[in-house]
Amino acid sequence: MPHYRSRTTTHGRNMAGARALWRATGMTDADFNKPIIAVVNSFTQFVPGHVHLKDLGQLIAREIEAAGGVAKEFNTIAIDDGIAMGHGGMLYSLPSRDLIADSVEYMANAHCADALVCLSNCDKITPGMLMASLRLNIPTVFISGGPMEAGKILRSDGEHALDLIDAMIAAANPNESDADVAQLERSACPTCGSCSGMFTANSMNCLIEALGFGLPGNGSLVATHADRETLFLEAGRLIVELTRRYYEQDDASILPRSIATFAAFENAMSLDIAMGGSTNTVLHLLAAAHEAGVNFTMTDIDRLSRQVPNLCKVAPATQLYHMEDVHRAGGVIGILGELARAGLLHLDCPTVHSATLGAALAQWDIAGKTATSTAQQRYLAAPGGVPTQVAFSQHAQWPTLDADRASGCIRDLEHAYSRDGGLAVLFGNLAADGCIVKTAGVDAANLRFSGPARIFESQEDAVTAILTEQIQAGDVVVIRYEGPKGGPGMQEMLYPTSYLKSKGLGKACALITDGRFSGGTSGLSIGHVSPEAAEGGTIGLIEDGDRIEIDIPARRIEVMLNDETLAARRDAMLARGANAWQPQTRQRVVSAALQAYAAMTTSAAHGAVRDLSQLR
Ligand SMILES: CC[C@H](C)C(=O)C(=O)O
Ligand SMILES: [Mg+2]
Repeated sequence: MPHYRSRTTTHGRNMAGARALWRATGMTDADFNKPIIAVVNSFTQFVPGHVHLKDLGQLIAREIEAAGGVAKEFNTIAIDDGIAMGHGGMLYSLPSRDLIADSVEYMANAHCADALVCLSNCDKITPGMLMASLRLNIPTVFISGGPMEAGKILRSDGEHALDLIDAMIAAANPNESDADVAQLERSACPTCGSCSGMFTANSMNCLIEALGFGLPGNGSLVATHADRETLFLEAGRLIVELTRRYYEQDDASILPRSIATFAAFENAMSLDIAMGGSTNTVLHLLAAAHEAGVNFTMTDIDRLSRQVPNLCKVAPATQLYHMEDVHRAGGVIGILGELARAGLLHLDCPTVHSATLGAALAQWDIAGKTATSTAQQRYLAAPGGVPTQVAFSQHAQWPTLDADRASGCIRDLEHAYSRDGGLAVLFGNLAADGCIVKTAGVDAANLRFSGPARIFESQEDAVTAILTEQIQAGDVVVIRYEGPKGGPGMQEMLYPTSYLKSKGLGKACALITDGRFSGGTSGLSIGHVSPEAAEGGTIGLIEDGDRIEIDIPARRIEVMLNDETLAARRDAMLARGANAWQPQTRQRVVSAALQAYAAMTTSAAHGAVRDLSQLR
């Protein structure tokens, strides 16, 4: 029978000092025999996905206490990628994931917490907390802050939904007036919550449901809806139940590593491919699997990408649907239900809320035959259409659910948007360890593409070239030395991909990088090239004018140079000595904090996880 970790500091004469300090936090004699559950909040006023969380940690805490636990809340940092990008701030985004994971480990182990409730939302916070929960392997439940409502704008042909990406693209389009851009800016992000498309934050919060750590609706029920409060209260009660099952009934089946098995990672990746999720999920699932000790790799992702169809299109892959529409169609469970009916899901995986995923589908899949009335009710939660930063502040309901699997938001296998999933892994001499493209956002005419390389050794140089019209239709823009180590920090390239669209080149050019893309990117944008240039990858040897060939159906990406030429270029690079595998002209100040990150990180094909062997 496992001992409560918290007993280390709450029991024994030698811990009188610790108990004195616990008492000063408000604990009483009775509390010292209860589980101590960490409420890991990520409130901040810097991020709309977190601005409404300030008091929600205490909402969960009161529910934990009512269920017989002791709740102790602490906060992690939270970076807003959309504010951090387009300047040096984006260097900090991916490194913040590992900082969040470490900070949860530090707090949970320093104070011997027995369990976690992770209150996350935006891009790096959910993966950082997921990594920590798998590293610590103590009972954990996730609850996210919830998606933002889609923006709405009235045009001559009626009302249109919009989001952050629309404002970014319009701003760089010289044909858009300042007034039009200002109107989009004021309409694109109407409420608290994570940006309303299938961007990274929503992708990860959906994957949390598929992995089995979040309650039904976690990824799709908008932040403003009153029904979301139910999820928070349920999370508070559930974590006490799980904690007792483990420490008092020796039930290890509810531990994170018992839930996040190889099969669960396959389920999560299948969901991501089916819904055209952000490519960042690949990076974060690889990192989470690493923490869990699960051998889940790019090869597994490649295999799944060839099996799983695209069953749900959401912005930016379409402007017809945002997260609120996915919810109306049954949310993550709705997509998982179609994967299950297609025989593409492991139904025996345990979850924190149901004995198996199959049992959860039986109860919550609105397209199934046994969905409960609670499920039907939960997925009717709709956007309120009123700008607000207040959680649970509206009660709007859709008139009906969208259970139309033939032409609605979520499709069944027979009516899939495409038989090929929304993601592909490419290999070739340009990416020996692989690279990623979100095919859900690639125009059918561009599935095969070739053209001359245009080399840039920083995101900002590429942006300048695009905006000053130095890039022509047919070019392959290559941005290198922007990987985890080379950037450092593996910047998201949303600005260059958006500006290609602004210049009318979104379907006429390709963009390849050892950096990554935000979930807002679509088009022929290929990222995560591994090994990255800073680790000696071939992307570091390409020169302007080299012909690049991309063949998504064949899963190939090649620079059309023979082995002798590549070998000669590699020799010339090595002859640079200490200057080898470094950008030659870039002027970038990299802080000591980021240099420390660069010294330990690895390429995207490994999830950009820390590898201390590099320091020995
Ligand atoms: C819209 C872009 C979003 C802010 C992001 O950074 C992501 O999805 O990764
Ligand atoms: Mg992002």
